[in-house]
Amino acid sequence: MQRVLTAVQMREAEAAAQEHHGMPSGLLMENAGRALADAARSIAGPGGRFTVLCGPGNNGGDGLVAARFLLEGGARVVVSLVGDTAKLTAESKRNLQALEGFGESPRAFEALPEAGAGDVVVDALFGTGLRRAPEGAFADAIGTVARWRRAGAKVVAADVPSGLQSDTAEPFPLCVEADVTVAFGFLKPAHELEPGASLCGDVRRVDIGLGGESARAVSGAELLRVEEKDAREVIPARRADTHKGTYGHVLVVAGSSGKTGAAAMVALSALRSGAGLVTVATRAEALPWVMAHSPEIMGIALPGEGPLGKGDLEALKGALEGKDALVMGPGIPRGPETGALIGDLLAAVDVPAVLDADALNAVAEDLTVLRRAKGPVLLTPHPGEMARLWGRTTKDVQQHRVGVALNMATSLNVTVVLKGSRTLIAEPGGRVFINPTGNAGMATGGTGDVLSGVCGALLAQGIKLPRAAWTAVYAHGLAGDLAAKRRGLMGLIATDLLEDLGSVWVRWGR
Ligand SMILES: NC(=O)C1=CN([C@@H]2O[C@H](COP(=O)(O)OP(=O)(O)OC[C@H]3O[C@@H](n4cnc5c(N)ncnc54)[C@H](O)[C@@H]3O)[C@@H](O)[C@H]2O)[C@@H](O)CC1
Ligand SMILES: [K+]
Repeated sequence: MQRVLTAVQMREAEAAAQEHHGMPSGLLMENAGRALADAARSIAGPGGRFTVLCGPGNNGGDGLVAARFLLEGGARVVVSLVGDTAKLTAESKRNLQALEGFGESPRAFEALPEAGAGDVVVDALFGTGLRRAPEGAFADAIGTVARWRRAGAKVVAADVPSGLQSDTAEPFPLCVEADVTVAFGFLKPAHELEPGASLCGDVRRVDIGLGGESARAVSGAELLRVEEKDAREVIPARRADTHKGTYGHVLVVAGSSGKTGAAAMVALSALRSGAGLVTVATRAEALPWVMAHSPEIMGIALPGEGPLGKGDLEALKGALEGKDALVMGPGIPRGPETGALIGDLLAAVDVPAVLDADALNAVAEDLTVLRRAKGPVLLTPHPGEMARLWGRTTKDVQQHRVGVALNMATSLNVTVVLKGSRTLIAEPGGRVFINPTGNAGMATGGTGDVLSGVCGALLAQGIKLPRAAWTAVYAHGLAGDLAAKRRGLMGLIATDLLEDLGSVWVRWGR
């Protein structure tokens, strides 16, 4: 699993590299600048010119080193130092002298030649040290970079595009849009989370000498990027001497008249994700329609009618007997008592439970019902549902995705999957995982139902939270990526994922 570090953690990693390996910071900068020059060369057109824009901090120092390597390679290079040169860091000053030794002095920004097709702009204005919105000369420089890019120049950003906040992935109104971003040592949230990730272009992480040892010295809340190898290791291979009872029985409480497809998609997705048996519990009028989707689905009719409420408690407790996981929510008839019913049910049984869709909207009215849960609980909100759970707007949720998911997970002692581009998985112990798979084609009705089915199936097979959650999210996104290859982003629909989940398991040797 790859670690994703905040600016403070990056400084800790640097200090640890000095302590453990005696790595001088000048050498880290030398390595960073050299990698930056390599990346710039890789996207330049034949005979193109390199325009290197350097800010006052160490990010600017990386730019000065890159300029020196480009010059040494015989390229045409122009350099500008933006802002107050008296504020240069000691390391940057040394590199400025070295650059001048190679015969190149920084020019006034206004004196730089225009850049266009074939040229490369190296953005080394700000990195992890950006503190506020760029103004004045910096704002002009960022605006000019955008103009040059429109004219055909390529932009390579040192560490983080300038104007993008490294820890939150939020851009200030003026922010560089890069074609390539060279991430030094570790990925940062800005590379992994939206909207930052889109502004980074192609992210290339490079080793600069921070070392694995120093990474272990890093403290604080950590973000981890899930990789395919992490996910595939979680699911055990199926042995020959097993039967359907080995792989767990999922109870799906979902569906209602007009929303029977939601229940069927959860059930089929659980079946396609290795669950031994799947039973859907739903109102009598909806049940035949759910079951008609597929002969593998079993059903239990919930007596009574209308919204789910306290009167359904005994029937649901009965339905949960002998089950290994519960998925509740997609398409359920919700009423004033549904939240209390969910609280009572979770307090009465200890099977792992996935709450999705209208189950989330129901508990949003009183989140404390979740504190009574006996078994492990997984919440899978999309940003709109999270906004209801948190009592804020969807925009607020999207601006603070890491904080919101983490806060909900730690305060309620549940695992939270916050869906959206780069789905986040937050665990009660305080770790946050970032999922890299999935695509915009999955923004279509029913893909969430498929995800909750995968989660339920992995839980029923005995995989614990949060591993079951991030494995399910990774596999679901990968299925979406495979489906998009067949159907296109526009043509993809949720049931395509059911087919492509199979391809994921085949890829993983399962
Ligand atoms: N941590 C590490 O291990 C390494 C860091 N390196 C580089 O160092 C960078 C971080 O360096 P710094 O901490 O010096 O930070 P930056 O170079 O990102 O910028 C900080 C400087 O800009 C000023 N500043 C911040 N926001 C401003 C604004 N809106 N307007 C005007 N001035 C503003 C600050 O006062 C400070 O002088 C990394 O992104 C990376 O590029 C590399 O040299 C290699 C090693
Ligand atoms: K930068």
